[in-house]
Amino acid sequence: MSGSNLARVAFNKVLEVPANLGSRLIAWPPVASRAGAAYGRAREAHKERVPDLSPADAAIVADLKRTGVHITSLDTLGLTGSDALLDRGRALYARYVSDGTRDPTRARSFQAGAADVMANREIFYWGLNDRLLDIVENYLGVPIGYDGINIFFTKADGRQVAARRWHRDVEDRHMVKIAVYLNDVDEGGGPLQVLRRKLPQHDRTVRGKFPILTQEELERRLADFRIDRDVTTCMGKTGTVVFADTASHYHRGKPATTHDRCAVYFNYFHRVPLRPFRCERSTISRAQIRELAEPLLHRQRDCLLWRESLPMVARLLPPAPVWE
Ligand SMILES: O=C(O)CCC(=O)C(=O)O
Ligand SMILES: [Fe+2]
Repeated sequence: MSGSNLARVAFNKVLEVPANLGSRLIAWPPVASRAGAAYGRAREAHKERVPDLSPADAAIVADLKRTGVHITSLDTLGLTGSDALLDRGRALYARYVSDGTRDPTRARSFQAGAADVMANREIFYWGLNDRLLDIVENYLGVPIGYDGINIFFTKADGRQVAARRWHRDVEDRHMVKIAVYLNDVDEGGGPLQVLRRKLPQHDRTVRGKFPILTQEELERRLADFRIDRDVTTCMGKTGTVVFADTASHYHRGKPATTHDRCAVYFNYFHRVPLRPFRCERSTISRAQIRELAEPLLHRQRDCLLWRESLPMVARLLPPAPVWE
């Protein structure tokens, strides 16, 4: 590891201290039970308000409940703005590929920075499509928040690091992430993989965190592990769309070995998420979020400005840094 990398890691570790504290606090039984009761009340109060779905969209929710994942495509969904999403996304991807030959930081996996997200806001806005919000709200059963996007560029270097290890997302109890592939993704192209089974004691956090596991460690914990039965490997052509509950299911981006991958992840959770200090992962600032919210209708604004629904005390801790 180079000196500047070491310094960055050390700096991020310091910035992560408040979020680590928050995670431990939320795991403390008196706090956990109060948060759990408030969540139960929110679900109860929202029961009669969840939007109706078409049979096709209801099938997505049913799959999410059954296996934690549903695979479809932009064509099948037929949402407005999908052409713009693909055009903008593919153009970014092409630029990253050509940058990679000159700029060493672009020669490995990374995610798009705030400038690229803001310059391609059509991608960001796609995630606020009413039908997507309906699907997510139905599945989560509570008012929802939209935490924006991550545009991941994954290098085919076979490395089992970051989100390419098995993990659970920790923003909330349940989440929906919608992944859209911007290139064809096969077995060696870094597909999203979602574990159908629960790990023994999967609900148990260690110092407020769920263990992060390599493939080997996962297999050691699941003695009779069988990849075909236990894991959904989400492969597909450009424009494949994956809905997954990445908070209640272990998952990873399988390390890419044969092809680089570019994918956009759209992120949703309860408007009052369990760990707000683990949210805001989309690289853009709060000021930029307000700018994006400006022209929106009520529902979309409320989803995007979810932090305004947080109780005061939950707004105090600064969010953990975005590592990659
Ligand atoms: O890159 C991937 O496919 C995994 C991403 C992931 O785990 C996440 O965004 O939570
Ligand atoms: Fe994840």
